[in-house]
Amino acid sequence: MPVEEFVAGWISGALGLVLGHPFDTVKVRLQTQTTYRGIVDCMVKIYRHESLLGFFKGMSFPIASIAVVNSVLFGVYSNTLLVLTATSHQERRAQPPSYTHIFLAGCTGGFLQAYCLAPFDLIKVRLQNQTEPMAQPGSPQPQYRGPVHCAASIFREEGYRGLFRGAWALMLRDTPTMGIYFITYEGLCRQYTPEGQNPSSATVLVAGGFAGIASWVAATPLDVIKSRMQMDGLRRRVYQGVLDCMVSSVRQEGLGVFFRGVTINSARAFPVNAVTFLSYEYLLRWWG
Ligand SMILES: C[N+](C)(C)CCCC[C@H](N)C(=O)O
Repeated sequence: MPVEEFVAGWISGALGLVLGHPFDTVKVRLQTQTTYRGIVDCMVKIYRHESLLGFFKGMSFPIASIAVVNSVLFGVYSNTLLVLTATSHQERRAQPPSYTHIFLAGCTGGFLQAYCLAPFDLIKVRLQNQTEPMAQPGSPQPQYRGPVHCAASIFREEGYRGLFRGAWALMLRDTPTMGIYFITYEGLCRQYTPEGQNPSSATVLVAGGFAGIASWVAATPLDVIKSRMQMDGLRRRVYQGVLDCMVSSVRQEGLGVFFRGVTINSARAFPVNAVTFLSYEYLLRWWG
């Protein structure tokens, strides 16, 4: 099994993640805190009170897990295409796979990476939702002291299955939308590249960026549900399952609830996925 795709997926995911983390911090704060008036207000306040470093809070754990998550996504995607079309990465420019095959390979990659992502994503969301100020003598301690403590507490209180809370919603979110991700990327690359040639860097950047936006717009409704399922059970269980969570969220907040954070998510998705695809393509060409 070609391993280059796994390694390229890992490195490119890490580069994209560092670039996108400031946007992620703004997204999470807007979704969970009511003190900010909007995106710009939030950015200005973080910069004033916490300096540039404030935008990079909580990045270490995602960095550690992206190695597994993104290498599974890109590795499974590419190797599924190899099984479906019997072409390797190098041969695919000359013999482009059909969009059906690209979609199926994307869905397979999305499904399997969601399984690896679930516990890391749960911990990230739980930590991001802690609004207590950083430890000051005498102030109340946050429930979780850090990623390891968070994982250990969930495991102690709810067992192995507790670490997979919200995993179903995550799988439902990522399986079809990773198909959309790769179809958009390939479609745009083909549109702007003469037959048989490699896409230019500008094409890869733009196609990657729009692939990120298209898949995140489609993923946002289930992203909201996923985050709610992950926060459920912290004190007592509110939702019986994914469907129940959807129904009661819409009943209480209207259909608009499905598009919470879509603007900042899209603003984040463009640079993150432009860089992810550019480095992925270049690493593979370089090793090719
Ligand atoms: C499928 N879904 C839309 C959820 C994600 C697609 C892009 C994944 C990328 N690592 C990022 O963080 O943007």
